[in-house]
Amino acid sequence: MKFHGIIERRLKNVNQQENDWLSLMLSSGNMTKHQIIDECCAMFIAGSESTNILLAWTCVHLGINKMWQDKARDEIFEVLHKENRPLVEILGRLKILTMIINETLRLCPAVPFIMKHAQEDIKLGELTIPSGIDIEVPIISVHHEKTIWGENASQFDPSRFSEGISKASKHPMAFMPFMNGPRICLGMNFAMIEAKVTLAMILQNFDISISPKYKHVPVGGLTLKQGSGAPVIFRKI
Ligand code: HEM
Repeated sequence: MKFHGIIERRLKNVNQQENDWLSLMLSSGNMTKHQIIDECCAMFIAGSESTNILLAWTCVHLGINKMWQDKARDEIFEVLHKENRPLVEILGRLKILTMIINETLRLCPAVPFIMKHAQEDIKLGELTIPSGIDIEVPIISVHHEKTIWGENASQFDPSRFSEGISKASKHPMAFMPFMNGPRICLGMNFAMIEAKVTLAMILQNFDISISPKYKHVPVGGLTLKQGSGAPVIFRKI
């Protein structure tokens, strides 16, 4: 990581600060250099691998589900036309692409579970969680639960998101790829913009098919990776 050098350069040129998050931390006056590097590493790790994995899973699903790929491309051509770059202002009009990304995040959440630590005794309905207990929130299990998502819970069906996230399942909070509450993913909106821009540009230019070599072997850890890779074939259209 080159954060140390970047911070040193910024500190030497205090009059030429950028209008960004690093400058905000440097000018706060209450963070040590070590803490700032720590925050940069956390942001770098949280922000890069998760979005890469989301994009790879979406390409895999689009390569397998050609009908949804065609629907997404038709919408992209209608909203953006073939040659236009996807500008942030019009990404909100890509409804089908958003449904596809959400369905990918439901079936293959890039972050499959999250740990929480109870700092004090907490009462959750009938349940009392004593202080000091670690709790796993099994995001992927909630996303695959048939009593919440219906009998086709294990199938790729973006249409379940056609009325929005809160109506996609029997529980309005069941969709939690970025978790919920005060510690919800800081980069959620950025990740969705990144994914939509990238996929819109790919679909404007390429047909995606899944390689015959593909084996569906999701491997869960801190992130949910493609165990045997994500071999997809891009053909120029
Ligand atoms: C598909 C992409 C992503 C997924 C699925 C994802 C998922 C998550 C999840 C589940 C959490 C834990 C929230 C909690 O503990 O309640 C989290 C936290 C976080 N994410 Fe993301 N994330 C993604 C992309 C990003 C990006 C692009 C960034 C930064 C640019 C980012 C920055 C963070 C940060 C800083 C936290 C910690 C927030 C806190 O503790 O207050 N994430 N993310």
